[in-house]
Amino acid sequence: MVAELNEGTARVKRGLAEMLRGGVIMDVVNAEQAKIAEDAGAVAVMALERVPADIRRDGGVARMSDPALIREIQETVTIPVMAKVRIGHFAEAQILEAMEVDYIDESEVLTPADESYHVDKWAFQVPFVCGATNLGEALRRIGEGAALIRSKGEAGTGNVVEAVRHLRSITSDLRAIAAASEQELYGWAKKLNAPYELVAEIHANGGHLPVPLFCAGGIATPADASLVMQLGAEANFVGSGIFKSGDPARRARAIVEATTHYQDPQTLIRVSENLGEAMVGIEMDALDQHLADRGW
Ligand SMILES: O=C(CO)[C@H](O)[C@H](O)COP(=O)(O)O
Repeated sequence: MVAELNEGTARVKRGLAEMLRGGVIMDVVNAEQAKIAEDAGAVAVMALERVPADIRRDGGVARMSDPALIREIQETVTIPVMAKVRIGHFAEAQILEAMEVDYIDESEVLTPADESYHVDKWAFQVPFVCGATNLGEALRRIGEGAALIRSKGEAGTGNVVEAVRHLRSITSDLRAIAAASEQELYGWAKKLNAPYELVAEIHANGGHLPVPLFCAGGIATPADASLVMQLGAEANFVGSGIFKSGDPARRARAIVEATTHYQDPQTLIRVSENLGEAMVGIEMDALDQHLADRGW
């Protein structure tokens, strides 16, 4: 009975994620930015107090946003509103569910609250998105009830290299599982430290993750958006790359168009022209802290 209920709820939650396919979800820190995102064609906004670049710069403990800020953003836009909780912080998630946010992001961008357990996402009606650096991590989150996976990348750097690494890792293992024999699936489950049933489901459905796979962390240009879509992402999360650039409204529109028409170089040329200053990025070697290492 519980399994049937979980299966029914999972279908509804994953359906919501599927509606965001092909789009851009933008981090916004106030109502004005939320409006810029909506006007630019974002499919959803992520309400948070500081974009990842500022969280990284300022340090300190990063927590769930002030409910008043989230409510103001909910009242400003008609597109879905997501908000973040700390890894394992189910009390923050209960607050966001009661506020009727459309999606909860259990995010490594915030300071983790629990070093052993992620949130039991089956306990919630609201769908969750979680980050992953590899397929094992993605399947562990799906096993806990996540309805959407985003590759983590390295948020707040304006550097797409980690997003590319994580996406390539996930998609190459998906392809290998599709090609594996049924016997080898047990070995894959062991290697990935992931539920066998999910590995078998990937094999049975030709190498697709059981939930949509989006990309996050470090996307700063229209070409970055196209690159990760061509590598298998089905939608993009973008924060710092837009609101730490010289002309956020224009760059937001360009990244939306680039995500939609990611295979059309003519569109990519047009939207990349005269975009103003891009966010100043950070090399991975210069980082004190890798946010993607949070979670397991
Ligand atoms: O969903 C997210 C993480 O929880 C962020 O939206 C995403 O990582 C943004 O990263 P960046 O600021 O580098 O664009």
